[in-house]
Parts: sequence; structure tokens; C-alpha cells
Amino acid sequence: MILELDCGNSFIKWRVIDLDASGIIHASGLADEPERLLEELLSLCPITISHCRLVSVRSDTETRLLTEVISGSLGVEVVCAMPSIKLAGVTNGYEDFQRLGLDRWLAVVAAYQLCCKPCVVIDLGTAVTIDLVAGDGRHLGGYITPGMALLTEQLRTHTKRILYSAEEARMALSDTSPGRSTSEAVERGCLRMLRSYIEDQIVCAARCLGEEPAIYVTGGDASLFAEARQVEFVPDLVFKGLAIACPL
Ligand SMILES: Nc1ncnc2c1ncn2[C@@H]1O[C@H](COP(=O)(O)OP(=O)(O)O)[C@@H](O)[C@H]1O
Ligand SMILES: CC(C)(COP(=O)(O)O)[C@@H](O)C(=O)NCCC(=O)O
Ligand SMILES: [K+]
Repeated sequence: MILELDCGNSFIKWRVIDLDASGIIHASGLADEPERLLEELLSLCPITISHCRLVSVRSDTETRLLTEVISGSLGVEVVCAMPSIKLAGVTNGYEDFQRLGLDRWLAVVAAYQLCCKPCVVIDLGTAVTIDLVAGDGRHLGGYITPGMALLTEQLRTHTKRILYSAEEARMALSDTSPGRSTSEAVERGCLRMLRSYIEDQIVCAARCLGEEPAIYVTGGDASLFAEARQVEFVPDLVFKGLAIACPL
């Protein structure tokens, strides 16, 4: 079995899939910290892990510690995705290719392999990233903004009277009519702002790419954009890119 890990700034997503091309998922999870991840992985017995591949946007130190803990506890070598200028027909559009977030890089590589045409990749995670790929596989670059959790957290931590619970936040997103409480005003305001931003980005991308691009959405907050126009939800887009970058 292969253990795959996507280490984002909020959550470490992991899954265990078959070694063969079936890609059957035998286990998966989401851990907020390495200690929690290890508990989940050690509880996987009797599943035996023979290979491990990982992509991380955390610091080099945290990523190294994570690979050492996984390698030490599961007895497998951890193969880490690395920056590259070209991969699977996609050319990295950053001036310094090594600075492009590896989650973004793997997501655009996977997206282009899915469609082989101009595409837009939207990852709604801690940050919201939007990347454009031309029809010939050139990554044109993209945009980074705070995600929902960061937007609302900034308001709560930088004001004195914006205070509400996680449950109130969850309830607030039942619809986007004018908020009649602090939680509704903040959560709905931030959601509408992000939705308008994403809609605008999609319109501009179609103009920039010269034809209707394929639009792929992934990330923990993707569900908040469910009613967005015709987009394709690919929750495991980064994992698809990881398999391309680190074939076994
Ligand atoms: N299990 C979860 N519990 C709470 N929030 C979650 C969960 N999964 C995803 N989210 C939401 O998605 C965001 C992070 O999604 P994710 O794509 O995992 O981020 P990253 O890749 O940046 O770690 C959180 O800020 C939160 O809004
Ligand atoms: C933009 C990101 C923080 C998004 O990470 P995430 O929200 O998935 O945790 C990550 O892609 C990153 O660290 N990028 C490096 C900077 C850049 O892409 O320009
Ligand atoms: K991510």
C-alpha cells in the first residue's frame, strides 16, 4: 500500500491507496498536527505501508521532522515532491520555479493532465490560490489571497466586538442574505467577497486564455463554492499531482 500525504498549512491530508493502478483508497484522514497524524497512521494496522510519498508547503524543518517520524514509525522511505521547471507537459510559470508552492504546482500539473487544454485551478485552503495554465501547458502564474478561515479570524482577532462561536459561524452560512447578527454579517460578508472574487477571476481567465478554460476546484473550503458556474470539483487534485511527480 502507498501512504500519500498533502501537508497544507491548516491540515495534513493523508490516504492509503493500493500499489496497483486501481487507486482504491483503503484509508484516509485529516490531521491538524503531526502527533495526531501519527496516532491515525499507527492505528492503521493491519494495513501495511510499503511506500510513502509526500507534498508539503510547511517549513523545511517541519517537513523534515514529519518525514523522519513517518519513516521511523512505519519503516518506509518517504519520497517528497520537489520543485521542477517542467513536469508532465506543464512548464512552471514562476520567475523562480522553486518559489511556487508545491501544492499549487502539483495541482496545475494534475489539472492539465486531466484536460490537456487551457485550465484554471482554484484551491480553497488556508489561502485561496488561483492558477492559470495555457493550452500548450505553460503555467502563466496565479493569485494568492486569504481563505475563509483567515479572513474571518483576522476580523475576530483585530477587533474588540466581533466575537462569536464556531457553531454560530457554521449556522451563519445557511444563506447569504444580509446578516442580522455579527456572525452572519462577518461570515456572509467574507463568503460573498470570496465568491465575487472567484467569479471575477474565472471571467478574466477565460479572456486571458482565449477560450473557455476547464475550471478545477479543490481544497477544504471548496464546498462553499458549490453553486459556482460549471466547475469541476476534484478533492484529490493535489494527490493526483503527487502521483505524477513521485511515480513508484
Ligand atoms: N476537517 C475540517 N474541519 C474544519 N475546517 C476544515 C476542515 N477541513 C477543511 N476545513 C476548512 O478548509 C480550510 C483548510 O482546508 P485545506 O484545504 O485542508 O487547507 P490547507 O491545505 O491550507 O491545509 C480550513 O481553514 C477550513 O475552513
Ligand atoms: C499559497 C500557499 C500558502 C497555499 O497553501 P495552503 O493554503 O494550501 O496551505 C502555498 O502554496 C505556499 O506556501 N506557496 C508559496 C508561495 C507561492 O506560491 O508564491
Ligand atoms: K492546500
